[in-house]
Amino acid sequence: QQAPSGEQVVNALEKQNGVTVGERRNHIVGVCVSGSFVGNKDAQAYSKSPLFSGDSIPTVGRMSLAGGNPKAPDTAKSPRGMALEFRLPENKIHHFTMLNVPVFGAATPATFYEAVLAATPDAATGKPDPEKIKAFRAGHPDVAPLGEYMAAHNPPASYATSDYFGIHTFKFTNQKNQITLVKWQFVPQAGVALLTDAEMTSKPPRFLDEDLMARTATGPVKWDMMLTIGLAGDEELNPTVYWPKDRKIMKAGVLTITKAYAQKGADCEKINFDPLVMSDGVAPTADPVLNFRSAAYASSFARRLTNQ
Ligand code: HEM
Repeated sequence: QQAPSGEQVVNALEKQNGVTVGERRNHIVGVCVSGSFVGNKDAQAYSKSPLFSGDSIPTVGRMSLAGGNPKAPDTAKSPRGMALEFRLPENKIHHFTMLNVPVFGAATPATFYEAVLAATPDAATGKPDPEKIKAFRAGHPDVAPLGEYMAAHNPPASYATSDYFGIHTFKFTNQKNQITLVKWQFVPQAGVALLTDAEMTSKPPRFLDEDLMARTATGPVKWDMMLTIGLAGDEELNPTVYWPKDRKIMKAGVLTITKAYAQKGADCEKINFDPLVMSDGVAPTADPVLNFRSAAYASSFARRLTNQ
């Protein structure tokens, strides 16, 4: 399988979903949020990043529906996104761009690309060809772990009642230059609540943004950042693989969202939440999906900024 370019993947997303001028080619539906993050100093044992200084870090973010279809309903059985930009001292920034699923649906950019091609509506019928989708799945066993997770979990009842996962493995470096493999997850203090099967059909097509605006109007919405400490040899290249369940988990901080507001013209709209934007003390692994994301996001960002 030859790796596609970022431009090719964004072209394919445009073919699948059409183009909405000035908007994201993936995760098109979303809402801005702002608040702060306070890291747990105990995490400094693993990372020298200013994220874990213990000081309050101003944070701008965006909650979203996966996919490039502007009409996809808030009940769609697709992942939800949480993108965060931490505004660190000395004008440094750090991004976490996460989904509400623990594994990704592709071990390589090629699988993602072929998934988009297979799901693209056929010119004759206006619908994706089920045979193509079947053939794609049969040829790409790496889509199965996410498929199984999605089949077992309805979408969240609220952005505030969902957990969000970093999915990829990252490398933390501490002051002594010791490197540790980690994964992280944001766990809602409100508890996880998913839509019931009945709500999946009874809910209006848009409720997630208003729900978060209403919740934050009455008080802050919080998540605990939980850090999983890996061991040498734990999977670091393939984001479709779960780590063993017995790894040490520690609380690495608290995210507090105090405001949710429409994205049009607001601060989160013009941010490219490139997941490779990181502070010293956190680094990417060689996971090909993680590294590919930068090129795809840059292509989508360039198009929407230039009113394409
Ligand atoms: C080959 C894999 C992937 C491709 C090609 C891809 C592509 C994209 C693109 C083109 C955007 C829109 C960027 C923009 O216009 O600013 C986007 C947004 C997003 N992606 Fe990915 N993505 C991939 C994997 C992932 C993974 C593994 C995660 C989570 C761990 C993720 C989470 C998100 C989120 C949360 C957003 C919305 C960011 C925002 O609100 O601006 N994506 N993706």
